[in-house]
Amino acid sequence: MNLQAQLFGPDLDWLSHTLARAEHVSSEKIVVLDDGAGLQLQDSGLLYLEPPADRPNPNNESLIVSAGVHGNETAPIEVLNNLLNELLHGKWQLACPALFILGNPPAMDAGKRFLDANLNRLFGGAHRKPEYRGLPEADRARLLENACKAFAAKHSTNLCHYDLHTAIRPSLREKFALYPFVEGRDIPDEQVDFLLEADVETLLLQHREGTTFASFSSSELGAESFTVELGKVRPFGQNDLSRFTGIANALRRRLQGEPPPKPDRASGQITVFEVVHEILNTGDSFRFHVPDGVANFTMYDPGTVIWEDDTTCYKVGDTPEGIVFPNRDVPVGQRVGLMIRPRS
Ligand SMILES: O=C(O)CCC(=O)N[C@@H](CCC(=O)O)C(=O)O
Ligand SMILES: [Zn+2]
Repeated sequence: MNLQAQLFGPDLDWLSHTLARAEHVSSEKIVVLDDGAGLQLQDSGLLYLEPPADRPNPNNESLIVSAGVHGNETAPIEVLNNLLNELLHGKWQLACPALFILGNPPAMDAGKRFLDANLNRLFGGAHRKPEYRGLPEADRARLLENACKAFAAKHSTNLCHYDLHTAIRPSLREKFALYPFVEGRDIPDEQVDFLLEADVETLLLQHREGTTFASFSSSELGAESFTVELGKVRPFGQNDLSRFTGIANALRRRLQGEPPPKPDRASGQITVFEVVHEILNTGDSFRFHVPDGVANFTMYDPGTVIWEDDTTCYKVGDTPEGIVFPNRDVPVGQRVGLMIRPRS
């Protein structure tokens, strides 16, 4: 039986297996590739990869790569699945330990952002809140946290986490990364070089800790973590994967332990924004004045009213501010958008 069949069953690859068996599966079985690398399907959409013990890890690092935390953001899922297929077919060899994650298999199967609760708001222990008790997404957040903790306990040196997404709205800056807020932490130049290598030319610095997957791995595991937005949400089969070769090539290079290429753009060439305000749905009287369909990074002049309710009116401050992730269709208490400005 070939390796793919040993891991996923006849005629299935990781993605088709995850879609077909979106419910819990787990296995202690480690499938060993011809070159000695080991793969363990720890749960549906959760794959642990370990190089042979005697192979050098030249970049001395461990990688968590996740996609499908939002089930309808399909292009990064296809990118990750294709990287795995290449590995299984011997196209390259693994040099560093890695955890590959397809975040929300039932939502992927349904073609939806989420089923009961937004998985990317349930990390950092938020899944324990009473309102989420018993929801599959809360269980999934706990399971993914535990898997990442176990991975980090075993492979703590230079742990990095790239959580790959695509955006609902068009974007004036197609690819951008969000850097979770951790007190006193600044982004290392080599991470900026990696983002540029992946064709990600815009960086957005969060202003406070959140409950996203990247925020969890950054705060609790000490990882260098990013949410990476790579384009626009499209259903399976409708992605132009030629627009995602930057991230695919950059990740493959890291997984193989190859040295970083000589950067053709210096770290200083990334455009950096900072979050100045997080817009939350405050309830019945909340009114959001950004029209549906406005592109990410659309800028507003000082004084423009962005949202208001019966007690608050948020206006753009003294310098222009932009909107990222405008989405009025979220539950009370959740994020309707981020107001951003160029880093001062
Ligand atoms: O396009 C949108 O409105 C959402 C795209 C998306 O899923 N973005 C992430 C960003 C996470 C972060 O703030 O780091 C999300 O909303 O979960
Ligand atoms: Zn997303």
